[in-house]
Amino acid sequence: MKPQRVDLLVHNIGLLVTMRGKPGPRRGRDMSDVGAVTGGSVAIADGKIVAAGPEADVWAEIAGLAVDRTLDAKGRLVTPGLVDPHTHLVHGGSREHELELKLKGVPYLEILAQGGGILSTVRATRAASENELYEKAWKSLNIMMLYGTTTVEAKSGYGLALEDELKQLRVIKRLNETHPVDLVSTFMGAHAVPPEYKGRSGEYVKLVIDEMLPEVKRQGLAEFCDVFCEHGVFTVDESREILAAAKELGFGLKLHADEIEPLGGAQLAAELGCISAEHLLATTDEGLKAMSDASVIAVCLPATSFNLRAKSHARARDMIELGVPVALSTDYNPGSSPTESLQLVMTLACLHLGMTPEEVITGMTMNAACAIGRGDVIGSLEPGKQADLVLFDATNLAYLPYHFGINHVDTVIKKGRIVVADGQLTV
Ligand SMILES: N=CN[C@@H](CCC(=O)O)C(=O)O
Ligand SMILES: [Zn+2]
Repeated sequence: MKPQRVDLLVHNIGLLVTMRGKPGPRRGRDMSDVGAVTGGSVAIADGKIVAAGPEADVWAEIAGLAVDRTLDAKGRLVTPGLVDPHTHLVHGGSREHELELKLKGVPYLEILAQGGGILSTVRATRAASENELYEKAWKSLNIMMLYGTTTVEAKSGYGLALEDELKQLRVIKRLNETHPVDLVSTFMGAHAVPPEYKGRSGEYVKLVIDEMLPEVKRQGLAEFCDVFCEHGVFTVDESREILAAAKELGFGLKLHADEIEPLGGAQLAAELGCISAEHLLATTDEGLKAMSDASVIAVCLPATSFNLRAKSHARARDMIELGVPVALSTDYNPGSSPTESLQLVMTLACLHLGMTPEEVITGMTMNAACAIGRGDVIGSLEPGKQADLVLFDATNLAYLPYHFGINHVDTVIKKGRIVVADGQLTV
């Protein structure tokens, strides 16, 4: 139904990246088609897009409607709000004390095996109160929003005991209810084997399946279930068991797959019909083909491979060539990727993954939205979609990854409301 008035008209946009096109994740050459319009406008009413496109077309579309407020974009670049589809947002503490070990060359999985890494954050998260976790994550969400992110997926997985997992998930729910950024919640009780189950991973898997998953479902605290399938963490068989149980309960599925060892996580994600598989640094050609055939979205995390000083990075070019839809994310967490900035990820995706600026923006908007089941609501600027958009102090897409390490955001609009103006929070 056509609205009676326009709440906000953003005009004088230098380059408008609409991402309009076929619904669903973009693959292959389609990842380069960002629906760019020079000299555009966006009309917004009731938090949704009324029209987005060339200025004259938008004016024609809203002819006769009263316009409450206008915003002069002053020739800036406008894109859909950025979507971060893989984060470990809610956690206690930080891990800068592990930097020295890392510099000495101690591998990530070795630090974990010694009781550090993820397990160090488990101790800090268990010790933190719900309010402490909420306040810490709130600050990170503010940073994300200042950097142009308007929707974030957030995982549990630093509790590794029913009550502590529920505590993290309740924080995610409360943040979603109170912060302007939208959150999508994932249960990741199988992120590591907790110390009290050391050497008894089978029993812990049973606990996840018999107690945690049903209770998380009963309380409606998560939409997706994720597992860290990795050498020394959860095997392919254990991951299959957990995800099959989650599927049975109606969770959407995700998998941390082939991050360090090529265990066959990508094939498992394809077999189970996961919406996405994450990391994929070590995935084989067979794994990528299986993902392509099963339309599993690859969520690449170049800030993680950068920060872990990985010798190689996810093969985004091969993925695109093989028709795997690629999304990009910060993987924000206190260990392998302590950054909230998707703009840093833009630079790393270009330089380390060989993606073009157009593929990168597709990976952080439409494909990222699809990776968290929100492709019909966000990810593009098309009539009827949520009015989440970012005005960058830039005139073209390539400028963002090119001029790296700083924040280019001028304005962020979330559900039609200006939440960042002149690079500052307004809420
Ligand atoms: N690799 C597994 N899990 C996280 C890291 C968690 C951590 O180190 O605290 C990741 O996706 O990178
Ligand atoms: Zn992760």
